[in-house]
Amino acid sequence: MERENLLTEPLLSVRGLTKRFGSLTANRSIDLDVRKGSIHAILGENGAGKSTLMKMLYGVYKPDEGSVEIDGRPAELHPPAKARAQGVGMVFQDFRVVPALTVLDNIALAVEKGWGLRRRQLRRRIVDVSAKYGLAVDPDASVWELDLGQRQRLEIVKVLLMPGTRIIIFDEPTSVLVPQEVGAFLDMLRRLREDGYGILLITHKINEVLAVADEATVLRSGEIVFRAGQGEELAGERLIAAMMGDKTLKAVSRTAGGPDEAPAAMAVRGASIRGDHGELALEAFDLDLPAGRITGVAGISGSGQRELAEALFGLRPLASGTLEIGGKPMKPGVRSFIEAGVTLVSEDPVKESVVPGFTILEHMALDGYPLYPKGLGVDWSRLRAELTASPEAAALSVAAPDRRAETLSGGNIQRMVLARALIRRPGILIVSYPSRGLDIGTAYTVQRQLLEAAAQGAAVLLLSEDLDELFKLSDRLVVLAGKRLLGPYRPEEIDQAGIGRLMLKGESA
Ligand SMILES: Nc1ncnc2c1ncn2[C@@H]1O[C@H](COP(=O)(O)OP(=O)(O)OP(=O)(O)O)[C@@H](O)[C@H]1O
Repeated sequence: MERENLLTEPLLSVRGLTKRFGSLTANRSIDLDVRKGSIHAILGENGAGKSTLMKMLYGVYKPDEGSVEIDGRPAELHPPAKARAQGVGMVFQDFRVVPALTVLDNIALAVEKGWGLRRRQLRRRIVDVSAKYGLAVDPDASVWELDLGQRQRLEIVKVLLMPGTRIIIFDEPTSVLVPQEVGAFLDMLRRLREDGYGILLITHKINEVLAVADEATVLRSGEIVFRAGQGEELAGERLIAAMMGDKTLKAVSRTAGGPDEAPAAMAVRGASIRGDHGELALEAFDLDLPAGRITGVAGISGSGQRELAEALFGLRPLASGTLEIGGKPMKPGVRSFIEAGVTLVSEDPVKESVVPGFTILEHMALDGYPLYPKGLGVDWSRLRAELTASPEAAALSVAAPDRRAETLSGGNIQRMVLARALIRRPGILIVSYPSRGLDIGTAYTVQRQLLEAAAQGAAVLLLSEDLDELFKLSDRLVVLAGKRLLGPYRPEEIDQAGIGRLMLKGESA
């Protein structure tokens, strides 16, 4: 069939979908079509309502109002088993897999019931689907061994092997991929489109939308504010403007950093760090974190970033070597590191930092060590006053102090955790992947705040997968590769390609 014809045929049509959480209307009267053989991008700032909409389409939430049609016939999608039975699949950000089992077993668990396939047949189908869409996964690998990209490919294969899948929802799929994997992922989406699948793609990355989407819908505060693709041309600036409403995107750039004459707030010498299974993650490296400077850390994910961040926060002992803060040797133990002025933003705030049932205010106090200890407890009124008056919390639009954190959107949790770190005015700030999951406007705000923290004297260690971000913010860059820490390099002296070569080879360029 011609693509033009395919584009006119809605597989899934929703009209007037509304979802409320108490007094908050997370989605108001949403109309949306997903056509056969097309990619429909959903954009919007953090908390705009994208995940809520997708969860209604996948049957997790039951809409309060509105109707759904599949192939022109009324459909009920709640609960997810019904959505799946009608051909809707979803690839979540947090993968729904059993780590102890193999790829084959995970897929068997999900699809066997529908097909009663024997393992040999199932294995063949996995191999076929993997080859067809470029989704390399080893059926016999245990899931715990897989990196995030491989887990995502497993999820996609699983969704494709569910009987009857025709509509696939991807929730910020590229946020777990390293830059080198993104191109292959977008090619895979194009192949799915050629085969007639209807794709819904949530993303914060405008360039991905421009690269693959046929249509785009922008949500703001739970309502559709802009549509492009059908008639209206897809243009990046127009999409950003629709997302941001009356706010404007201000460019971020550092004023070229001076030489490293600043004293090292933290100095690491001859250090080795072990990974979770006792293997060496990083070998015999030196690292200085000068006060008032941002030290960027580049590297393919899984090159020791998490182990490095944890060791510099006292969470993980050094296997050898020394670590000094302000000239004073440190022993492992988070408490003494926090007292010495170190703060960590971990790489997965949603998983690692949110305690169900706790409010934002309580999370502010829960940072390993209370911000304002009072006797054995916490000085809540001081903390509340501080949070309400905090310019960092205001700039990041952190939600109200009494809001329970688990009801926040993913990006809003990231904002809360970043604000908490910045409010402490740490002398040494270790921040992992700060822009992950943030909308463009907020990502820029966070970047500006990191520059501001450095301008006020903080020694910042910035771990990021985004080379643009690293080059934009860092005064000096180090690279993790082959268990080694290379550098520092000045961003003026090396370009992105040079850093990329170091990341891949672990050898001097
Ligand atoms: N279970 C819930 N209970 C209460 N409020 C919720 C719940 N889930 C979402 N919300 C609220 O609904 C609004 C929309 O959230 P949603 O997760 O859909 O946003 P999003 O556009 O996906 O954001 P992000 O880009 O940060 O992931 C937010 O204000 C959020 O706090």
